[in-house]
Amino acid sequence: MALSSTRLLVAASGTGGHLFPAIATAEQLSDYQIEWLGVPDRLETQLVPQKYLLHTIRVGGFQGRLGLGSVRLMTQLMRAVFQVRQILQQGKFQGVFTTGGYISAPAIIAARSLGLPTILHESNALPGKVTRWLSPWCTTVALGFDTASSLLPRTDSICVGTPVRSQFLQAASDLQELAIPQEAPLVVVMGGSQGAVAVNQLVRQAAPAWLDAGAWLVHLTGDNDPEVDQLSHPHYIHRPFYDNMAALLQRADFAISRAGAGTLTELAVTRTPAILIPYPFAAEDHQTYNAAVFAAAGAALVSRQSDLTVTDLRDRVLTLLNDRERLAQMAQAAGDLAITDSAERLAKLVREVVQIHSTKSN
Ligand SMILES: CC(=O)N[C@H]1[C@@H](OP(=O)(O)OP(=O)(O)OC[C@H]2O[C@@H](n3ccc(=O)[nH]c3=O)[C@H](O)[C@@H]2O)O[C@H](CO)[C@@H](O)[C@@H]1O
Repeated sequence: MALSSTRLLVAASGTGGHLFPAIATAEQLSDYQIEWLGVPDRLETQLVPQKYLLHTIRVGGFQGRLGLGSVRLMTQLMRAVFQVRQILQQGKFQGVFTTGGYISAPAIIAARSLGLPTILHESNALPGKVTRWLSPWCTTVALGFDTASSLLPRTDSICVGTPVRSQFLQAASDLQELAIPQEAPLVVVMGGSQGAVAVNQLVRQAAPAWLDAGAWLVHLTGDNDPEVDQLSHPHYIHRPFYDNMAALLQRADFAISRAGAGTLTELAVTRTPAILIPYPFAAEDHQTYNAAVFAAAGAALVSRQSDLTVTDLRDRVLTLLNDRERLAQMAQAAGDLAITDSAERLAKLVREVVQIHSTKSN
């Protein structure tokens, strides 16, 4: 495809949940000249530089209380806005696309101050603080979950779903490297892009009963778990992180997972039923709101971490492993939540907004 002269700054940083949807959207804009805005020490420094020029700035988040810390953050934010303005002006960018989180605050403010259009994508059912505060300053707000629109009353928003990596939209590649027998039931345990130590501990205690019943377990532990080697069984595979998630989730009979928006979108696209354990310390408990959408649709069972005992988890999984009909219904319900062309829809929105703005300003 011929390269257009349109220059877009993508502001996405931190976790897989913010980066993967932004990368999937950027891939749909392959004719655009895209550069990236992130912070120096997060996942974007591993994922982005192979494809896009990465600009980094320092920016943090408000935890709600006013005090010396927030004065420091305000100063940092003002410095960050100044830096982003410079990047936008020097790079002659025509618009900003952001997936929320801390990095989006200076990006939205700087773009607005220069009269540039901003497209914000919010993947969570409970929009984050930056989205709630700054969405009226964006040209368009795109949502992963329709339910979020009622929480953004001053904003024109449109639900487009959340983009998934292109691997999820291709025919499943095989999982031969994991050597799981074809007929064996497979449970995948995942804790978001960083892993979930508390879930890992519960799972390691409950898992022997599932493994002895013939199930296989792929456990994505994250790289902060000091006890990863405590469980060993011929059917038990653990990895700190796994790349081929599309094939793994397509093969899985069900997943035990946190309830980040990225993971939930992938579970829907791969029609994977789940037991969801929302991360209890997520900002404003937003994972509970995400999980509630899946529970209401019949696609997942939800347990609060504080209420979930090893025995509950063990029995819940054993029951599901023996109830193929229930799993099939849940898989269908998960699939009904999927918006598979989300990246295309979002990229189209970006094009429309940038185009309208360029026409107006010419
Ligand atoms: C702890 C926290 O606050 N997490 C938030 C963070 O996402 P966070 O990155 O923690 O979680 P998400 O579920 O959104 O995304 C995880 C991503 O990592 C991928 N993955 C995971 C493990 C692995 O081994 N390999 C792999 O590729 C998953 O397939 C998924 O694409 O931002 C999301 C979007 O705002 C929020 O909904 C989450 O609540």
